[in-house]
Amino acid sequence: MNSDNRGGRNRSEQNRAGGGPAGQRRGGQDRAGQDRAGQGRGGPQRRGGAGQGGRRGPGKPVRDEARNAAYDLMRAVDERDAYANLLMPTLLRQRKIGGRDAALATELAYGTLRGLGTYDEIIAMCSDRPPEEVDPPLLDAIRLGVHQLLRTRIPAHAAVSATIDLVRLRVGSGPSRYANAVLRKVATRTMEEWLPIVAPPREDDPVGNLAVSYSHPAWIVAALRDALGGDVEETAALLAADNDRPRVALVARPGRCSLDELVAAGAEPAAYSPYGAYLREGDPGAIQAIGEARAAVQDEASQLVALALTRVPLEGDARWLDMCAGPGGKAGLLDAVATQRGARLLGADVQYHRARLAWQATAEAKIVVADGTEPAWRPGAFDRVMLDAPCTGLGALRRRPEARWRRDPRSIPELTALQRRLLGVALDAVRPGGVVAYVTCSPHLAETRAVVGDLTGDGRAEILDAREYLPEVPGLGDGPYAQFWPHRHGTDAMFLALLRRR
Ligand SMILES: C[S@@+](CC[C@H](N)C(=O)[O-])C[C@H]1O[C@@H](n2cnc3c(N)ncnc32)[C@H](O)[C@@H]1O
Repeated sequence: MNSDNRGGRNRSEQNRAGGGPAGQRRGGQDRAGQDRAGQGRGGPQRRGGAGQGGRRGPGKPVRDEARNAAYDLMRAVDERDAYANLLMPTLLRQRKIGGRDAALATELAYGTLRGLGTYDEIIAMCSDRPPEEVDPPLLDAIRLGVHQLLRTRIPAHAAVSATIDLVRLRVGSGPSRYANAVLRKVATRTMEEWLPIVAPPREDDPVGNLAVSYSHPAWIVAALRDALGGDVEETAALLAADNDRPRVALVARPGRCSLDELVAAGAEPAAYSPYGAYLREGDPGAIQAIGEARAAVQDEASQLVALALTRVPLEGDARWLDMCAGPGGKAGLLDAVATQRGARLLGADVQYHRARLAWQATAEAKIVVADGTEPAWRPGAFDRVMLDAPCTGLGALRRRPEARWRRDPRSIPELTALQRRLLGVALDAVRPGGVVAYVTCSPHLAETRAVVGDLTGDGRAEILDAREYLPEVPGLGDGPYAQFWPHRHGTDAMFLALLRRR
């Protein structure tokens, strides 16, 4: 791809397998036990009023646009693997839903998708059949109701009656009786009262407890806990951070946009990245510098791992490679820094449309569609190589509300094999004395330390202390790697290893 048209390039494209909610283990509670009758242990029944509000008369159900949109989004996620954060804006625009209704629809859909692991455990306690035996359209409507009851300030009677109307309109009046019965039982307790009932005690089963309490698949909880050195309380803080919507992080590409320009557009300077800023509100696409690809939306850790690669001192520094460049977040920043230094970036991605996005994100770089495992370049041709490897993405779960239920632990052997092959090629691509950054947006030990350990065991490369190149960032771990965390840094959980070729 050449650099014609680059400035004004069109930038508009910007199974619950593996222990998903239906498959998660509950903590030794008897589903058929006393809770079904609404007599379980727990505190006062502060939500008792919902029972009254939940009984709908025979009148016509009311169509609520926000709840219908939230419901349709959940069905699209379930039925056709839609990405919630991509589909929601389209859905709202098509239906001309704006303002508070749009905010409500988004909160209900995203909150329910995130929380449904916990909600299914509660539904199981309040139903005569397990969630996996409930018709998925009905189950999604009930989950939306549970979210409103237990995680929003919507009055219980309104949450129940709106859900029953939704079920009557979208599923049928027969199922609405079942939904009503379940929701009335759910409404008898607050979330704080439900959790000790549905989650196993943390002392007996820390992973099971955290999985239910923070609505994550158990295998992900175990992997994150291992990456945090077994610290259960810190794992809880991480899972809580995963349940928060991330702030919108921006990067001002150096030499093309100043931080002041982003601040003038309403952003606040970031804590660590010298080029980073956070947008508290508003549409980042409306910022002129972003429309012109001089700035971009980019996680702060993603900026910092790219900057760390540029900070390692080198003698002779002209040729840089980004082996997995699409959609171009890191390539956009590397290209800007390379241009300032008189170096030249080559970006590659195996997928055409992602290579095209990298091309749109850069101004001077050459971008090619190429499979990194079959290199289109000579060995030893580069001074700096970025390998931002394909991975499970366990460090970016907060970005997509449904992502945690889509990840599959069975993908790990295949991914780690690819990561090893790509890292081998990266080490071949860099000249002796040159440096490789191995990056994943996953902290999973099999994708991070294990891969680097295997590829450096033969002494081919020296592992640098990556933290030394990020002196402004505390809490990156014991080294020699740098590990970012959402709960510590407010960023994705990015992993960085810096390797100098011997
Ligand atoms: C984690 S993403 C890279 C993100 C990118 N560096 C950024 O900052 O925007 C991984 C990329 O690797 C690409 N990829 C996967 N297998 C590849 C291969 N064998 N060769 C080159 N690229 C590959 C994917 O298409 C994907 O775009």
